[in-house]
Amino acid sequence: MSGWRSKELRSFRCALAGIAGAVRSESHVRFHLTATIVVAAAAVWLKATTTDWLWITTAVAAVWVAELFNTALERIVDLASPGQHPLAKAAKDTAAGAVLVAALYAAVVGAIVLGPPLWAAFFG
Ligand SMILES: Nc1ncnc2c1ncn2[C@@H]1O[C@H](COP(=O)(O)OP(=O)(O)OP(=O)(O)O)[C@@H](O)[C@H]1O
Repeated sequence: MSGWRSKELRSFRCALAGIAGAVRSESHVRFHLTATIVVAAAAVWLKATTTDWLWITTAVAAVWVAELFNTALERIVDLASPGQHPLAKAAKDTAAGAVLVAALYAAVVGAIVLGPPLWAAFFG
């Protein structure tokens, strides 16, 4: 394998290891993994359209990106500031706020895209 390819492969493996590590160590990330599987299963069951899938995958990706950055930031803060510090608190709370914004966006997208067909499937 050429040097370029093996370097790319190593970077890809490191990225996957980062995601796997976050899933193993963070209960919030495991909750997002479960939610992702449930939402994907519901979208398949409800025969979501291409546009529906675009909204759903955008919302799911937003939550994952925010949560993974939040996890990375928590680790950097713990490394840089093992003791209590107001700036460490502000950094962690702000990153947690980013996850909250992404999660609220995902909830709104889920309610708009999957809400009506779910309602019809159960009560229609
Ligand atoms: N070094 C610190 N200095 C001051 N406050 C901190 C510090 N570390 C954490 N905190 C406060 O405690 C809260 C919880 O921190 P913690 O590191 O347990 O993160 P978390 O959001 O509970 O994530 P997780 O449980 O996934 O590690 C932070 O949001 C912050 O308000």
